[in-house]
Amino acid sequence: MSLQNPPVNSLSLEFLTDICISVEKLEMDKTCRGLIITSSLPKVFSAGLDIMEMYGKSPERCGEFWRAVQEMWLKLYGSNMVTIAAINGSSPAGGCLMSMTCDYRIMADNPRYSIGLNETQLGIVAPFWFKDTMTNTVGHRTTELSLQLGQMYNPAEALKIGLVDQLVPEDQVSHYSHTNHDQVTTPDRSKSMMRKPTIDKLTSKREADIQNFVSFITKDSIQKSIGMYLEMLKKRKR
Ligand SMILES: CCCCCCCCCCCC/C=C/CC(=O)SCCNC(=O)CCNC(=O)[C@H](O)C(C)(C)COP(=O)(O)OP(=O)(O)OC[C@H]1O[C@@H](n2cnc3c(N)ncnc32)[C@H](O)[C@@H]1OP(=O)(O)O
Repeated sequence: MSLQNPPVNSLSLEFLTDICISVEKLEMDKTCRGLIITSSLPKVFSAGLDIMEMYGKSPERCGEFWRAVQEMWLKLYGSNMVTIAAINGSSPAGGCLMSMTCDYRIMADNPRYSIGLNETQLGIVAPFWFKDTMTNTVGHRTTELSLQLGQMYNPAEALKIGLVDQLVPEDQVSHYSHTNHDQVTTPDRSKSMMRKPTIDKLTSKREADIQNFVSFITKDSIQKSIGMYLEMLKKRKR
């Protein structure tokens, strides 16, 4: 599955819906045992959630958006396929979350790229299931430090903390993700045994999580932080 939503593969409601439909189709295809997620765009795996979906939108629309984010996570984290993230560019926040849902992460060894949960930098708090996914990937203490600082990691740092499993030359990410994943076997009961408690936690709190998100994101102070962050993103470009 090659992500293609220019300019930066931000996860809008529409794009999330497309991703969910694609994953569902592959999941039902009995001939398909594995899924490699990568990006068709240069330099960016995914810029994470589309910030415009969280800025100036109605509570109803925000709720619909959040349900789609949850659905993407539930489908990928609970997938019965072998899943590999071929991270061929930067992958902040929701992009990092998406790659952490996979069984194995291969990243391009380019120091200009970064990956991590940077929500704190936007003045927002990473939801509990983002935190749980990271804890399951890199452990409690690293997650605590990482979330408090909104830390982004270059590929070498990400490998060191176990956020990615393998670094490869940039032009070989696709090759390695198709051929070099001996470490990942066909998902069996162990995958669901390890992930089920985390999945059940969100499933049982899904509606409350949507309500929390909507009331948090529509607060004036949070809208102001997001607006300032958007300005910063645009200025940084000039
Ligand atoms: C205590 C109470 C608890 C209650 C709990 C409730 C829970 C609520 C919590 C809410 C949590 C919400 C979770 C959010 C997770 C996210 O994913 S937020 C998104 C975070 N993403 C980012 O910060 C990425 C920002 N982007 C970048 O760093 C860079 O763009 C890039 C490294 C990805 C790519 O760089 P480059 O190639 O140089 O492109 P740019 O010129 O920067 O960007 C091009 C273009 O795209 C726009 N853009 C970039 N990212 C996004 C995005 N995520 N969404 C929308 N748009 C984006 C950027 O502004 C440029 O636009 P223009 O061309 O200037 O118009």
